[in-house]
Amino acid sequence: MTTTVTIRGLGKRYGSRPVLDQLDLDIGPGITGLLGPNGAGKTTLLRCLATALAADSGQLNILGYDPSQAAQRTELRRRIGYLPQDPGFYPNFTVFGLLDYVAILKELTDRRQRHREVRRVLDEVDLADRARTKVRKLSGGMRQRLGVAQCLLADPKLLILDEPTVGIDPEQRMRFRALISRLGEQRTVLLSTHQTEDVGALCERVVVLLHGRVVFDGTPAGLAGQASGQVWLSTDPPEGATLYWRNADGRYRTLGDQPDGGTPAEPTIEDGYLLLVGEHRAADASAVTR
Ligand SMILES: Nc1ncnc2c1ncn2[C@@H]1O[C@H](COP(=O)(O)OP(=O)(O)OP(=O)(O)O)[C@@H](O)[C@H]1O
Repeated sequence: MTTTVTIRGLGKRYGSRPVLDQLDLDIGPGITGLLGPNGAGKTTLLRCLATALAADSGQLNILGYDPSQAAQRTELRRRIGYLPQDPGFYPNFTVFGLLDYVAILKELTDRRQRHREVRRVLDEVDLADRARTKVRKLSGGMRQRLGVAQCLLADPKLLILDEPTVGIDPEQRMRFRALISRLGEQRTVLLSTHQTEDVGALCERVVVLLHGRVVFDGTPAGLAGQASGQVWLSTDPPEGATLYWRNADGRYRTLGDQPDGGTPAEPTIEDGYLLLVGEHRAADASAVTR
């Protein structure tokens, strides 16, 4: 695999609490999904990669640059696109004005070239007809596409997207998926999300983070496979099970041991993820009580 990002022994603490714990990971071209429960360290990892946060320990190599070196960090910032979880765009800017402003920050100094670049990214995310609209008047989905547009200025080869599909409706999500999958054909895209459907639809690889460590690294089908032989449907509620819920059809879906009257069901990515995280949490709890 060609490697865009190499992470070795990455550590980050807030106070005495480790948030990234000796993390090792290589990321190559295409779309990699990053899953993990709240507080797993996803945003912290993405911020370290986007050079918005310095790690406490370990080494990073991103597009051939070492972000711990000031001069290389500056070069790197010209070459990555980052969509933070909450970009906080200025609401009174127009779409064009905001992108022009970000392009200035990205040191596109020639006005004519810069405007051409702004128009190019607007076309790319299908927002050209909103160029004069104020940011505050955009829908959630349009705002997310604006977020991607600012990432694309100066054509970076690495895109870091932190929960880009939060709060958008199904139609916009489809549109957004089409955009991301197109972008992933030519670049390395690292995408943090809580949406296992997005992972299934977009990612050729998925990494699951828990307590700042990688607990799964493989294909979405491989993550679903973690639940193979452990997903059951039954008409009665399962006795003694901890991971189960009632489906819209009234049947119970149970993860784990076969309940009375349970028939096997095809595992989904969400099943695999829930079981994996549940097993790691149970192992951590028994290690603490031992
Ligand atoms: N600046 C900070 N100061 C102190 N603690 C922080 C800071 N930023 C994050 N944390 C803590 O570090 C842990 C990891 O946070 P992080 O935002 O990286 O997780 P996450 O996996 O992105 O979670 P979510 O899915 O909720 O966005 C959390 O417990 C969070 O409260």
